[in-house]
Amino acid sequence: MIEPLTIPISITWKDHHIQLLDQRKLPATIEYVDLKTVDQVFEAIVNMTVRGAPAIGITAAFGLAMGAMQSTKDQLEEFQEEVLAIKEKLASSRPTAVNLFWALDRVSKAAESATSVNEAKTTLLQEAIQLQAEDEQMCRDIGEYALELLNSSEPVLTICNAGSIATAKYGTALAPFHLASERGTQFEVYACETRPVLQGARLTAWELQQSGVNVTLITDSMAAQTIRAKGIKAIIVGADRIASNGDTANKIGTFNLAILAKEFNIPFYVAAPSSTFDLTIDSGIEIPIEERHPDEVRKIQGISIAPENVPVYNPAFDVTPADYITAIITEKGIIKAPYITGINSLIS
Ligand SMILES: CSC[C@@H](O)[C@@H](O)C(=O)COP(=O)(O)O
Repeated sequence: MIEPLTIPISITWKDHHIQLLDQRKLPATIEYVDLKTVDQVFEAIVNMTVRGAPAIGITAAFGLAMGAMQSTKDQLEEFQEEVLAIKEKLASSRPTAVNLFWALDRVSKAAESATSVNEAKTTLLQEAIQLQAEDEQMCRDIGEYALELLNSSEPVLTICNAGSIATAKYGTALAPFHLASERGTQFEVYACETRPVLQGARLTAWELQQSGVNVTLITDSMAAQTIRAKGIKAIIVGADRIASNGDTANKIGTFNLAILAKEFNIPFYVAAPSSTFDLTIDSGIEIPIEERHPDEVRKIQGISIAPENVPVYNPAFDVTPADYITAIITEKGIIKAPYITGINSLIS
């Protein structure tokens, strides 16, 4: 029997404001925060109350619509200037995940041809609601394609949280596990803890347990030993931005896993919706890599684990060159090398 996925929804539009599942508090507490101003939306993306490329995009889309609805301008031109300023503010929250810019562009473009302020406000909100609904469907479709490549009797490794709470629902890299679970089949999944912010330990381990998936947590440095000792047969990860040539930015540590996959001769899959492709850039060199606060490395959950002022390098993402990627799984189908050709025909 098919049991629908029971993971909490991370982003909910509540008529006039946004409600977010507070991902910073998981797994200890399931708590929601209400965002009623554009500044609060900006902060929630920066401080990772909401995180994960598609979820950031959806939140920003609702943030733009909410800010526009709160506008008191009655002249269309002045209103549009205000919308542009809100868009620029939200776009400056995090630099790497292209879904943020894609979502803001899509929602603002939809309202460009509006002939009145009221029509523009309605269109902005409708587009944000539509974008969220489409993301859920895209994630389901990604999950179905991923199930064509993965075998539920073989252990799989993942990093970070490319799961339901990082999207509208189901996730990207975790979608096949949730779909299989709904159908009564449990995958065996190894989750890297994903230092420094621990999305793997706090979010993926929790999310997969909620869904009944057979998940085991490891620290990031245990990946090679786990692949050998536990017979990992595939690695699957999400993405924050994929360049035209297939180079893929994802959570820091992803490239390490791709190198291991090559060494152990196992497939390395990237799962992402078309909103994660950036066809304006040729290769991964052009992807901006976010560097976050040093205290994320000096501390774990607020507790110091290093000298207070030790210098830190804290890139939040790395770029895996396309040659290391066995296939990119999208909602439109599975893309294999040569990526330029596949991406152009399927995504653009
Ligand atoms: C479906 S989420 C895909 C990616 O956004 C995910 O793998 C990731 O790297 C998230 O990074 P985060 O810094 O937690 O936003």
